[in-house]
Amino acid sequence: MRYLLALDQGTTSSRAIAFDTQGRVAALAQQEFAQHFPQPGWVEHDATEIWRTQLAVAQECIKKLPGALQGSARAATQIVAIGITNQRETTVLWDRATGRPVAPAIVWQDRRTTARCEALRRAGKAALIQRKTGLVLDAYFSATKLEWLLDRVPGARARAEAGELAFGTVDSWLVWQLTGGRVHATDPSNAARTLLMNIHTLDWDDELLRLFHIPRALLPRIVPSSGVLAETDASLLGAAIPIAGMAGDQQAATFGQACFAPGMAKNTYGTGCFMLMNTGARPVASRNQLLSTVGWQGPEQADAPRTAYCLEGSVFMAGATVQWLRDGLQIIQSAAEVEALAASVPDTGDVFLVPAFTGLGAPDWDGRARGTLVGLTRGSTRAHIARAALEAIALQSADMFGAMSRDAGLPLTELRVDGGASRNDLLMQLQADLLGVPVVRPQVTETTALGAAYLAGLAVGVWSGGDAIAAQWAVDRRFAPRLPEHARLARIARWREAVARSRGWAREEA
Ligand SMILES: Nc1ncnc2c1ncn2[C@@H]1O[C@H](COP(=O)(O)OP(=O)(O)O)[C@@H](O)[C@H]1O
Ligand SMILES: O=P(O)(O)OC[C@H](O)CO
Repeated sequence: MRYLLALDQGTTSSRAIAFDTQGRVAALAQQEFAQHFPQPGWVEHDATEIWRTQLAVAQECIKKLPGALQGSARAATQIVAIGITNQRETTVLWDRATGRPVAPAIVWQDRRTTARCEALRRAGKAALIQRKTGLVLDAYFSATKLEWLLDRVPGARARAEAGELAFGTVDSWLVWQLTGGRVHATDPSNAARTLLMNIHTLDWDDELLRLFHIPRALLPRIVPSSGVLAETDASLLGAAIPIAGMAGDQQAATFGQACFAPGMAKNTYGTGCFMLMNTGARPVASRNQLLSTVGWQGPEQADAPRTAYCLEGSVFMAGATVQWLRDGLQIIQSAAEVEALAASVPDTGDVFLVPAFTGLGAPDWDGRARGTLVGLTRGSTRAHIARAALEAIALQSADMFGAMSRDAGLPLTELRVDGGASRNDLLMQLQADLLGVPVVRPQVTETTALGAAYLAGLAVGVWSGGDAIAAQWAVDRRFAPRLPEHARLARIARWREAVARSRGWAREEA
C-alpha cells in the first residue's frame, strides 16, 4: 500500500494522520502538549515539546499503518511523501548550531505586542502594511513577536545579525528538525502570516524588515507549498521520506475542502474559527477588515493558477469558548456535552456571550476588547449561557461571512465546514440559520491534514490535479437555513450591540 503522511501541528496538539490514495484516514496518532500563560495576555509553547510530540505521533502513526508490514521496521517505506501543516504565526527562534530554541515560542494568540502595534498604527504604518502584506496591523502576526524576542532575549539581536540564529513559523521549525538542521525553509502560505512577506512578489520585503528591525540572515527560504523539498533524516521515522507539501493549517484545510474555484469558502471550527474564500490568482484587497493571504503555491498546472490567494476572516475564540465553559465556568464536563445543554432551552433568553477573551479578530480587530456576558436576568441558567456560547461562535462566523460577501461583491451560496466543533449538529444548524445559506459538512473532517497530504501527493504524482482531488470530496450532512430573513438580521443586529459593549475594555499596558 502507498500512504501520504500528514503532520498536523496544531495549537493544542500534535497529530499525524496517514491517508490512503483515496483520501481516507488509514491511521492517526495525537498528543496534546502544554500551554503556558506566564502573564495575562501571554501564550507560549515549548518548541522542543512541539517537536518531541510531533515526532512521537509520526512514529506511532507509522506503526499503526494497516497491512502486511504492520508494526515492522519497513512500515515507513509505504509512506510516499510527507505533508506538513501547522498552527500559523507562532514564532520560534533557535540556535542554528545546536538546533535548540533560544526562548519559548510566542503563540499566535499572544497579545504582548499590542502596544507596539498601536504605536506603529499611530505612526501611520497600517496602510503600507496592508498594501504589502494583505494583513491588518495586529499582534496576532509574527513580526512584532520576533522583534520582541530579538529585543528581550539577551544577546539575541547581535547573534541574529551574525547569522547564528534562525527564525521560523512552526512549519520551518519542523522541517529543520526533520532534516537534521540541513534545510531552513517555509512556504508562501506561512510566510504570508509574518507581516514580513510581500504577497505580490512572494518574497521577503526589505522595507518591512527595516520597519520591524528584522535581520534578513534570520529568515528561511520560501519554497512552493507543493513540491519535493528534502528528505527526512532516515534515523527519525525508519526511512528517508520526501517532504513534499507544506502549508499553514487554515490554507491546507481550504485545499482539503477542495475549494479550488474562486468564490468557494470553508470555515474551520477549532480553537478559533477561520473562514477562507478562494479569490483566484490575485490577492483581493479587503474593504471590510478581512485579510488577504496566500492560499497555496502549487506545481504549474493547466487547470489551476500556480498561486491561489484567499480572503480570510480569523476569530480567536470558537471551540476555546466551549473549553472555557468546561474548564473556567465548569458548567460542562466535556466539550461534547455543550450540545445537549444548549438544546435544553429553545433560545438564549436574549443572553449574549461575546468571547473576546483575547481581544477581537475579524472584522473588529480590537486587542483591548474583553469577554462580555450581557442580558442576564434571574431566569438565566447555565443552559442559556451554553447556548449563547454556541451562538457566539456562529455569530462571529456570520460577521466574517457578511464581510466576505461584501468584499467578493457576490453573495456566497454555501459554506463548507470542518474542525472539532463542526461535529456539533446544533452549532451547524445555528450557523446555517444565521448565515441564511446551507452549511455543508464533508465525510472527512480532518481536512487540514488531508489538504497537506494532497499538496504532498500532487508533488509526487499520487494525484494528477485539482479535479482528481475534488472527485474524492463527499458530503456527510447538509444543514439548510430555517430562520426567516427578518429574524436572522434582527439577531445579528442584537449581537452587534453586545459586541459594542465588549470593546476597548482592557486598560493594562499591553
Ligand atoms: N461537540 C462539540 N461542540 C462544541 N465544541 C467542540 C465539540 N467538540 C470539540 N469542540 C471544541 O473544538 C476544539 C477542538 O477542535 P480541533 O479542530 O481539534 O482544534 P485545534 O486544531 O484548534 O486544536 C476545542 O476547542 C473544543 O472545545
Ligand atoms: O491550531 P489551530 O487549528 O487552532 O489553528 C491556528 C491558526 O493557524 C492560527 O492562525
